Formats: sequence, structure tokens, C-alpha cells
Amino acid sequence: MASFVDRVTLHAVGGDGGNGCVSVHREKFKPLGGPDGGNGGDGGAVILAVDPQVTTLLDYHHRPHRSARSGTQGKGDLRHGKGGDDVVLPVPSGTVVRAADGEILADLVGPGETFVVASGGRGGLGNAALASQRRKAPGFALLGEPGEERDIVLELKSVADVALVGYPSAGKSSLVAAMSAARPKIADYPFTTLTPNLGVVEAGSERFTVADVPGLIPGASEGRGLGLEFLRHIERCAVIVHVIDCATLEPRRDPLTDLDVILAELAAYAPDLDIAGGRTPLLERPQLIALNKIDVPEARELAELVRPELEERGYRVVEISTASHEGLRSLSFALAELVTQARAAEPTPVPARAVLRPRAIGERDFTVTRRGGSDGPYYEVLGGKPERWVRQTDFTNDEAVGYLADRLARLGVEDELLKAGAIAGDTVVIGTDGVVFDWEPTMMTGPELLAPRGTDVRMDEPRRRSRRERREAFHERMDAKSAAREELWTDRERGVWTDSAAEPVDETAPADPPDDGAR
Ligand SMILES: Nc1nc2c(ncn2[C@@H]2O[C@H](COP(=O)(O)OP(=O)(O)OP(=O)(O)O)[C@@H](O)[C@H]2O)c(=O)[nH]1
Ligand SMILES: [Mg+2]
Repeated sequence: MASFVDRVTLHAVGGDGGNGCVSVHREKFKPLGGPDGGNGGDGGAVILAVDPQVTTLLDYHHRPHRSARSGTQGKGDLRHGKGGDDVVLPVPSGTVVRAADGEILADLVGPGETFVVASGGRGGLGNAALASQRRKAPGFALLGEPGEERDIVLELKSVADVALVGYPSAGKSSLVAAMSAARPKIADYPFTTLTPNLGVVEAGSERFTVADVPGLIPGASEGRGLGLEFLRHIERCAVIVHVIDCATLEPRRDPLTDLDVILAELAAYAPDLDIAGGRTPLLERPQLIALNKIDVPEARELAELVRPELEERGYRVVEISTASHEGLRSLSFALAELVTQARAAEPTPVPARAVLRPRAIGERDFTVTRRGGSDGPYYEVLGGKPERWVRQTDFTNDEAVGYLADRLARLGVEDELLKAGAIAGDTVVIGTDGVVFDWEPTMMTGPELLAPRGTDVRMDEPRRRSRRERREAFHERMDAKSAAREELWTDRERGVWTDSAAEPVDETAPADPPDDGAR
């Protein structure tokens, strides 16, 4: 028996970005040729795309690891690296993408819908691209970033207007085959159908899709007989048709009990409320009963027997035979009517798309947090740019490390570190992967540490004091001087004379702190 697959875990890895190149132009009689290292190519991404031709996730069950190619390195003479090609994985419409923890990342409904599972790393800039007025010949290049790596769960929830539900072998697949051009597998053993078969039905001017859900058995809502997997497919269908086998010879089964069993299962199943079309409880959707196999005489008798009772319960009942095609016409017109009503009630029964979470962290922002570690406090810097820049840095190259420091300072990371209370020598961790630094502020002199970057207390003109203030200061100095002198004389009289007392107060002390070579 083929394995039942409409839920798979996919491991996707984006391609790495190629490294930038460090190179200097060489030409005869041109000694200073300038930098000409090319950029690395970007890595390819792994992308899911809805493809109407694809109906199952079976491929990903067989090959769950998918990765895109890396970009190549830049080369001298301004040759840029080649980008890695994206890997586009076709998935059926109705594929729900979840993170490993179950959170819904995307709901892919309708052709052309895409979702980037793992983006490729950016290529690093070569030294030509890093050259600027200030830095004419960079002796370094940026590293390519590693590609993103992500595990996701793909789940197929079929998208159709009508879902056919019922016991195994009730004739659901036969009905799809009889009403549409679809040719599903039909056999007289239970669970022939493992993934839904989709067919397009035309009734007059109406067109709608019908899906046969794999057979349901008692306990399906608790997971018996893969029931939960099967029930999932009904979530998005607007109309439900109960296909009931009137010719079954199994003991303890008759149309009425069969219906009750299935209804109980549908009632017990609580669908996801966060996907497209999953908002109405299953049993509140329009339903119709198809009593099947009336080409068998006993079945026709039974159908006629139970029909009034079902109608009494409020159901619309159609007697059909997928073998003789009896009743199929009236069934498809009845369905067309229900589908039209459902579409009118909810203008978009299947919303084109619901990507429920926008992509990752904002690029501009970063945070600096002081944390207590086992060996003393450290400062954690998180944010798209700082983390990316660290990944791009070749730490064996001092110039590259200096460039990183400049970039971080320009972004304001140093200011924030100062504000958070960091001092030189403190441990700074950038990114969740934890690249650890002993922080050395780019300028190490005193005043800069006391004031934010770009402001230097030494540059601040001291305020010119008012005449009164100056006079007061003068008097203060004079008072101090005479007091000191008096003290000196009294000390002399007592016969104590010390060198230090000889210089009581330095009158010439400037108002500003002395420039004692702090630079
Ligand atoms: N006589 C008769 N046999 C039918 C009719 N419809 C289906 N069958 C038979 O019933 C058996 C089961 O049919 P399927 O269409 O595979 O049933 P199913 O409901 O899709 O079954 P699962 O996929 O196992 O859930 C097959 O042997 C069919 O030939 C009918 O109208 N009359
Ligand atoms: Mg079937």
C-alpha cells in the first residue's frame, strides 16, 4: 500500500553567498592600478510555488532535504561571481506551510502563489566596491553570507467547492470519475484513495470542483484510520456531500447509521480556524445526501425506504448510481445550486492568499541589552544589520575588522553601548549565534567616553562668565590668598614651615581642565 502523504517535513537550505575578492589592477607602466576585486554572487533561495499540475506532497516525502546552489566568488579584474540558481519546489494548491513549532507561515492557495522557505546568502562586496574617497585601496573584501536554513512542515488541505465524504468503498472516487474528467483509482477494498482526487464538474453554465476525501470510519476524528489526515481536506470545502453505500453487505451498517457515524466524526473535528475557508464549523455548511449504487436492486429498495426519513431530517436526498449514471445529472445541478449560494454568501470562498506573518526582523533596528552571564555581565547586540555585518567580516584581516567597527559606530551601536553602560574591555556579543568581542571603543581617549559620539566636551566653548561672577571669583581668590598667607605666618610663628604650605593656592589655575596630554 502506498504511503499516505500529505504532511511532510522539509529541510531547506539556501545557497551561501560567494566571497568578495581582494585584487589590485596590474598593468605595465601603471604602478597604482587601483582595486579591482569583484563581488561574490548571491546564493540561491529555496522557494515553494503552487503548481496546478501537482496534487501531492509525495516528492518531498521521498526527498525531504532541498538546497539551493551557492554563489561563486568574485575575481580580479572586476569579475563578479555568478549567483546560485533558486530552487523552485512545486506544491499543490492548498498547501499550508508551518514552522517546526506549528505556527502557520503561509497558506498557499491558487496558482502562482510562492513562499520563500530559505533565502540565499548575499554575496560579499569585493574591494573595488568597498573603495571610497577616504579608503582608496581597501586591502579587504566582505565574506559572502551563509544561506538561511529552515525546517518547515507542509500540509495539504485540498481546495474544492464540494467534498465527498463517506465510508470507505461507498463509491466516492467512482462519483468523481463519473461526474468529471478525473480518473482516480477505484477498487473494491477500503482506503483505495489515500490523497483526495480533484475533479472539475460542469452543470449548465456552472463550473465547480469536487474532491473525494479518503474514506472515514468511526473514530476518525480521534485519528483512527488516518482520519485526522482525511478530515483536514474537508476544511476548505464549501459544500459537503454524504455518499452512502446502499449495497453494503457489512453487518451493523445501513444508510442511517452510516450517516450518523460520519456526522459524529465531522462534529468532533475542530478545524484550524486560521486558514482560508476554515472558519465555519463543518456541520454548519450546506450538505446533501447521495444514496449510491441504486443499480443494485436491493440497494434501490433500501434507498427508497430510507429516503423519507432523511428528508424528514431536513436533508436534500438524491439517489444515484455511478455505474449506470442514473441520478448524476440531478445531483450535479443540485450541487451547482448549493455552490452558487455558498459563493454568494461568502464572495471569496477560497481567499487568494493569506500569508499570515510578514518576514523577519526589521533591518534598520537593533537592540543593545545588558545581561548577566555566569562570568560577569555582557552586552548583547541584536539586529539585522549588525548581525549581517559580522557574518560578512573576515576576522583574520585587521582592515576588515576595522571596517566592521566603523560600520557599527556609524549605525549607532557604540552610542547605545555607552548608554547601556559598557566600558572598554567589556564583553559584547553580537547576534544570537554569539560572536563575542572585547569591546574597544574606536576612540579610546577620556572625553569621548563621557559624551556621546560626535560630541567632545573639550570642543565645547566654556561660557564666558558675567562681570559679577568674575568679580566674585576674584574676591574669592584674594580671600583665599590672604587666608593662606595668614596661615603661613602663624605656622612660621609656631616654627613649622613646610614646603607644601609655601604654595597655598594656585591663583593662575585656569577654569578649564588642563590639557594634560589626554589625547
Ligand atoms: N454496483 C455499483 N458499484 C459501485 C458503484 N459505485 C462504486 N461502486 C464500486 O464500489 C467499490 C468502491 O468504489 P470506490 O469509488 O473506490 O469507493 P471509495 O468511496 O472511493 O472508497 P475509498 O477510496 O476506499 O474510500 C468499487 O468496486 C466500485 O466499482 C455503483 O454505483 N454501483
Ligand atoms: Mg476512493
